Amino acid sequence: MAHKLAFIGFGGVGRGLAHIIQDRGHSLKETYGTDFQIVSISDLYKGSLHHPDGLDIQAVFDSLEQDGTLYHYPEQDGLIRDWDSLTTIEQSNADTMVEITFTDVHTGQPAIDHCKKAFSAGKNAVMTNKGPVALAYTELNDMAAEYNVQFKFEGTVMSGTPAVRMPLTSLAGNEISQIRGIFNGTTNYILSRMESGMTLDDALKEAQEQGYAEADPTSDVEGWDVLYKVIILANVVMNAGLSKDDVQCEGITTLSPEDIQQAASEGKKWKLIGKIKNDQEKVTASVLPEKVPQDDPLAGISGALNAVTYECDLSGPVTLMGAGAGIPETGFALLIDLINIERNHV
Ligand SMILES: NC(=O)C1=CN([C@@H]2O[C@H](COP(=O)(O)OP(=O)(O)OC[C@H]3O[C@@H](n4cnc5c(N)ncnc54)[C@H](OP(=O)(O)O)[C@@H]3O)[C@@H](O)[C@H]2O)C=CC1
Ligand SMILES: N[C@@H](CC=O)C(=O)O
Repeated sequence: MAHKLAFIGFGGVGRGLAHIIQDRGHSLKETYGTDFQIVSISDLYKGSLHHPDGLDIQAVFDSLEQDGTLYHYPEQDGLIRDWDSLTTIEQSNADTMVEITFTDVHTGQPAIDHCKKAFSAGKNAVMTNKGPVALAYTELNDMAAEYNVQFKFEGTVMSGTPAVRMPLTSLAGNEISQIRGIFNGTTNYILSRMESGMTLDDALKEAQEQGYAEADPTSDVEGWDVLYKVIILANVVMNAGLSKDDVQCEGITTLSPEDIQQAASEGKKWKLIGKIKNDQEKVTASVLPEKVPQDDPLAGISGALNAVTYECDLSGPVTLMGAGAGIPETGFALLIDLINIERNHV
């Protein structure tokens, strides 16, 4: 039976997942027995579509090609247009809501309400939107359990690189005393480009063109995106119960081209580092630019790559490196959550 999906938001990441389902649907079915079908798309500007038997993904892309909206999708029996997000979540026959609207760094809304609506309607929720997980993890996790549905969010930290699932599964049984890493593709890309003499603004434009940046890139450059990711890791992996105000946060806007060149002349690199420490008594966290020496493993992480080291008592330190942002990479993060729902895995 098809696993039906409702997309809430249809920007870069949503289109990335739609392309994967279109291109790989057949092989996913053959290899894993999973048959993902998009029945609903609801987007603020582009409009909304719902068909209980599934939307034609190519016709969706053809419509977007015409003028960036879904209004040119062909009429057919049973097609419903213009449901808003909450109506879509409630009325759609989807099994799973895919929450891929903007991350709101102040309230996490309306995505938190989208999750609550999905759970109370008996639907799973998968997302790359960091707001609900950073600001309402415990409440939403409890609610998902109460309604016997799944709540998955691998792509909220390091896009398609398994920074959340790996410590929960492959590193289970260790005591993790520290998590330290580079968690934002946009700022790491900017810092790398500034090392070659580019200005912050020009480098940010390039990062936006690649689809790495947040809709409001202030979140990236002021460190708020990393703040959210640090809270997610602290609360999901270390069960720390941290909130925004518990974390010292500074971005990269205070770094001048001279600072970058000065660090280079000392054989060092500026990196925006997220750090979580568990000293048994309490968990503390910070997001700060650090001038790291060449022999720090994080010094070699360039462009939109990210990396994280988990300090584990039994296995020793384990470092994971991979994409921190990007459209196919983040689309993949949603896919692996969906595959794990089908397999009934974490
Ligand atoms: N891009 C990346 O590399 C990564 C992104 N993320 C996260 O994934 C999410 C999606 O990212 P991305 O696709 O790049 O972002 P985009 O800005 O490209 O897309 C977001 C989409 O959500 C739509 N939207 C916003 N609010 C609503 C709403 N209330 N109801 C319906 N639709 C809404 C927007 O509508 P419109 O613009 O049409 O008005 C837009 O199409 C974000 O939360 C981001 O933080 C996480 C990891 C990596
Ligand atoms: N804007 C973010 C996207 C992924 O979370 C980044 O650049 O890392």
